[in-house]
Amino acid sequence: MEITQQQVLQALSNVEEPDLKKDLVTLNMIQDIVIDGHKLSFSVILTTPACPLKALIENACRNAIKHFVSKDIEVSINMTSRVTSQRNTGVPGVKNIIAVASGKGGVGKSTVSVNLALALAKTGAKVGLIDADIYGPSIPIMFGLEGARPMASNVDGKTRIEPIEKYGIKLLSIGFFTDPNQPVPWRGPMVSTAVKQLFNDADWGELDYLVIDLPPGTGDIHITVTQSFPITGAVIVTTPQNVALADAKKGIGMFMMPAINVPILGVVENMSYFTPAELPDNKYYIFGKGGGQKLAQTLDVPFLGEIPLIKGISDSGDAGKPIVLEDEGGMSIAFMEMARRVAQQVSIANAAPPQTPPRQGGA
Ligand SMILES: Nc1ncnc2c1ncn2[C@@H]1O[C@H](COP(=O)(O)OP(=O)(O)OP(=O)(O)O)[C@@H](O)[C@H]1O
Repeated sequence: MEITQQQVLQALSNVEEPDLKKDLVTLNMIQDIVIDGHKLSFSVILTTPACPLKALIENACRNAIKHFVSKDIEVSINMTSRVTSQRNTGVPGVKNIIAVASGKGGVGKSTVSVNLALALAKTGAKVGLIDADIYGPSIPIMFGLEGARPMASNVDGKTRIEPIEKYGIKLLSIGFFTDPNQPVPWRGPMVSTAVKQLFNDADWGELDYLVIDLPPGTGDIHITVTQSFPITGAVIVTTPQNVALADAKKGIGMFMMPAINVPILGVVENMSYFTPAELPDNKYYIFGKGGGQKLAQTLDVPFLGEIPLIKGISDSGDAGKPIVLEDEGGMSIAFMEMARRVAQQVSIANAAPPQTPPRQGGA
């Protein structure tokens, strides 16, 4: 008996996207159905190439076809993606802005930002990175780009800064425009103008995710960025010590304030445990255990993962080649998993009804 497109869609309407809590057909995620005798092929359009549930969804589709259509059908599924976006980010071509923040300095916010951006790119997403840490821009060092100066180009009669491309992502740092040996006495309005220029005056092209490394704490730059650009969500980085957790709580509180109202994508606990290179399976919780997870639970926000304290993470950042560029295994696993969870939370935030009318971007 010849199978029909209708039967296939009917079968797949029994498969729920676990995060978005709706079936794949309602979500318009099934496309390109081709039926050729006993062969069936179709595409599943996920909301991110970094989807941690890719294998699970593919399996559920196969089972649904076998169960509801026929056991004997040969099924070929093309798992692909189109990153979703809910708001107009105010930056042309940019679908989602992810802010990375911390309550305290030195907890590894830049390390997390850089490895998050590179991990998302590794899954196939188009990614940009802005280093808005005006007081200690570290991204030029972490990418081996000290002394680099972005070029200017002319786009539609306007002068644009060309982000520097390295390791498959586009990046701009406030550090590209300052002399590292000259302390710059930034005043509030200067800071705001400089940071806005990194968004507005750059030719970012098409991006799925633009990751922003914010300065530690809560200050002018946070206000400027959150008021000027509708942020998809914020990732809060902490370490396990009580002092860091208390400051992370304040950081989360700032994003949740009604006037700011940026969704919290979750908490990342960095330096969670020490693992010596010669004993890779041993974990020593030297700063305490489970604090980040508890904080996430208390504030009812997702926990995005634990990143170990490993000398290689620090060495690779200093050497200008972040750890996530290493092989799939070993030390980059924790960052890859964290990035998948962040992408998952972005997709969930994009599927939720908007909390506030989109703010005007940019000017
Ligand atoms: N998981 C880790 N394992 C080992 N070293 C780490 C880890 N995370 C960060 N570091 C190191 O700790 C130092 C501070 O990290 P980083 O610059 O990312 O912190 P930060 O929170 O952005 O700091 P700041 O607030 O000063 O901008 C760096 O030398 C970095 O290499």
